[in-house]
Amino acid sequence: MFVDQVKIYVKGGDGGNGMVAFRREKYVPNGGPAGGDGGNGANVVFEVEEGLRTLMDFRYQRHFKAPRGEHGMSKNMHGKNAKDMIVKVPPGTVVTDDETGEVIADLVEHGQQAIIARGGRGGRGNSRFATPANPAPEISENGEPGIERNITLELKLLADVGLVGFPSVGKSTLLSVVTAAKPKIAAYHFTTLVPNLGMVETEDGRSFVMADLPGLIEGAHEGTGLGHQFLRHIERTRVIVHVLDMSGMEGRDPYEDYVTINNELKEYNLRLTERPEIIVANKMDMPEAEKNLEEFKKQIDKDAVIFPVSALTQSGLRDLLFAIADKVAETPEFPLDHEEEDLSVNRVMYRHEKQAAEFVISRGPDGAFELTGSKIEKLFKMTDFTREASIRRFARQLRSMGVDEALRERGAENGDVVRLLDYEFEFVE
Ligand SMILES: Nc1nc2c(ncn2[C@@H]2O[C@H](COP(=O)(O)OP(=O)(O)OP(=O)(O)O)[C@@H](O)[C@H]2O)c(=O)[nH]1
Repeated sequence: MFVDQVKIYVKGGDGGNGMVAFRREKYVPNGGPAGGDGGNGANVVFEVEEGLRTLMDFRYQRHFKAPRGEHGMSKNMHGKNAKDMIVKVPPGTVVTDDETGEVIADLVEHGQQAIIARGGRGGRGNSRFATPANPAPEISENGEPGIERNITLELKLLADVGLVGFPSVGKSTLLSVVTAAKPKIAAYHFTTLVPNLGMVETEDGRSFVMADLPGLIEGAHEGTGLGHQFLRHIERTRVIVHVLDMSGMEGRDPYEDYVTINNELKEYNLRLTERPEIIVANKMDMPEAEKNLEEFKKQIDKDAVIFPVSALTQSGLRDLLFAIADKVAETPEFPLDHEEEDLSVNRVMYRHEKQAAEFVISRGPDGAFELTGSKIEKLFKMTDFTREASIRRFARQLRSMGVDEALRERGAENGDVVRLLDYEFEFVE
């Protein structure tokens, strides 16, 4: 199977920070707490867009950071939640977490969505920390950080466009020049893996997959030597591009060639002849080509769409590609014979975010105790270190998680340095 693959980075938006504020009303000297909560950060959401055929767009943008929630405000006004960031992906995109190797989503049908990186919730304002014992708390939380992850997108490529034609008419040459879109960013795992399949990108940014279907003429309909995968390519093909050699070299007649190949297609599978067809009159740079093309036009159906080109000098290709892209866009998919079977495995999977250790203690090169772990780091990021009360709350949280206990067991003593992200504090027994 030919696979288009790209690695990207996604990050959900951080929650907005909660606010510390108090009511200020006339004649009320000590108004109660009035700091609003922060809004939730946006999720990064992938959505299937059936018009997309490849992962080509991800070559240009590989970082997706969703916006953060609005901060809480005074007078108990909550910050607004940020709107989800919607990223369009082609049908058939499988998303894997690089760290765990786990499949996060398998996106198939148009409009289907999956949350790929959750936004953080908004931090609570001080109103929410009021208790009878502490009616005017100076505590608020910062927003929860959004989930960030490095992921791989994979798309199994099936050809939208199939090139047919006699040997030596220039199919491979044509394919190689139109798929010349060499990756502009080296890290993009561009997969023109096999010489007879490639992605084509038109100047106006549309893309489709084009395959040379060489085996067709050599008794393909008898099923000799063609793998199942290859047959799928043919059947999926939405547009047939019929390449003809207009040079008339080797005594061949373009019209005869055309009829022969069409008969082959019919014999292989009648459904193939239902596909829209574009005729490419190739090798127009050759001396006899113009004359042969005129002859050919007299013989063929008047409605036939013919594009005179030269794969060699690369003339006429731009218009040809636009025409193919239009046809691909306007032609519905042809269901595969074994579609049902394939669909049964194609469902979206939502997995729980992994439950990592709450905290881990290690020793730095200078002997300091270092705390790491997703839960403890999240608590840290949600603490407003400009306020004593918030810092004390953080210390209480660490104690209740058992961090103090664990540090003591690891031999921490009064005055030892404990480090957490970019923050250092002294251990106090
Ligand atoms: N003059 C001229 N020669 C061309 C053109 N396109 C292809 N050729 C030549 O025609 C020959 C056959 O081209 P290929 O691209 O290998 O043809 P093919 O249809 O892929 O042939 P198979 O691989 O046998 O199926 C090569 O020598 C090409 O250089 C063209 O536009 N003009």
